[in-house]
Amino acid sequence: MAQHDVKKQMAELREQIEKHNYAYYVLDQPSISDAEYDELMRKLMELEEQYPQYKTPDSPSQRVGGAPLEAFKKVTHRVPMLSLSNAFNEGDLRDFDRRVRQEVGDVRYVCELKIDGLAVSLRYEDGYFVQGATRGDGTTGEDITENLKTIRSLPLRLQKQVTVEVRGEAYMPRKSFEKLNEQRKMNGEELFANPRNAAAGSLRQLDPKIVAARQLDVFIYSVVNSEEIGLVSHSESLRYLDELGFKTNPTWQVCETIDAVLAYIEKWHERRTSLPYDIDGIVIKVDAFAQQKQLGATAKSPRWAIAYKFPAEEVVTQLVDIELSV
Ligand SMILES: CC(C)(CNC(=O)c1ccc(Oc2ccccc2)cc1)c1ccc2c(N)nc(N)nc2n1
Repeated sequence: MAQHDVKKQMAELREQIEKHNYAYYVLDQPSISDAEYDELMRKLMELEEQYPQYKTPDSPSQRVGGAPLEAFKKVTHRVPMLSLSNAFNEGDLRDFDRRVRQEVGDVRYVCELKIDGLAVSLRYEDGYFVQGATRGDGTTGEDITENLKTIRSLPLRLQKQVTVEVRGEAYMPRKSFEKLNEQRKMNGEELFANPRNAAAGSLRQLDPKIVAARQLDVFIYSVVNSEEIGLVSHSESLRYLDELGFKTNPTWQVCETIDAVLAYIEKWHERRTSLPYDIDGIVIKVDAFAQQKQLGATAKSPRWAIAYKFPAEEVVTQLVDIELSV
């Protein structure tokens, strides 16, 4: 087959595979059978073997490429990864709302689930995934690019050729956590206490092949250089993330009043056990970037956002679980 046609055929295979990846891992709507998917992957990898000059960094074959690392490189975040201050009850939330309104007047909030995973920062250049890092101390994190590439819902190439830095939460779905602990129990290995620890432990693995087997996932929740891109609000940046092909959490909601925020919290506190992943609270953010700027940030956390933490589960139920499981 002529060289030109091979290059074209490989580009088409990459396109098709990533389209099916998106449908399966981002939209949760499989578009072909596993057998057909595997056949496309086999064909692409065969052609990449024969014509390595046509292999590209965004090829799905590169997701589990890397050899085990000796150690993780350090990464300095150009924009610090801040943490959220906490609210534990309705009074804390009303105090937050009162302070915000005193400073910026009428305000709209965006409420989001607080996924119980670990914060990651992802950099893309001209639409290509170039680097991923942990939060670390907020200024310096660890380069876990190779490990993040194994997360199927993380796009290796965006739908637009933009240079963007995004933040999100890597996590382990509860089903994957239960399966992993069953395997570890069979192998007489120490069990992970919860999905958050399992996700953190998995992303700290130096061998990407082990990470790939852990079935991690990620929700993206903010664009760091949003104003540079011309976005004016947090809700607009969430829609922009969807357009780029990221997996965002679809439960976010604009709330015009703190009572609407409290209703959202009540709703998701009740529904949390029906979610396929753990959440440890709700994040409330001022929507308009102009108002976020007015409120600013302390060295540690933004003054325009707060995390409402769900009360810890009654210990009694957990003890019963442990007694039953031994
Ligand atoms: C709001 C922010 C703290 C991210 N934002 C930032 O990290 C951040 C960082 C510098 C910013 O601006 C600065 C730029 C330069 C210097 C100082 C601040 C603004 C936001 C955050 C943290 C954790 C979250 C979580 N677990 N779940 C959801 N759903 N959202 C979350 N959002």
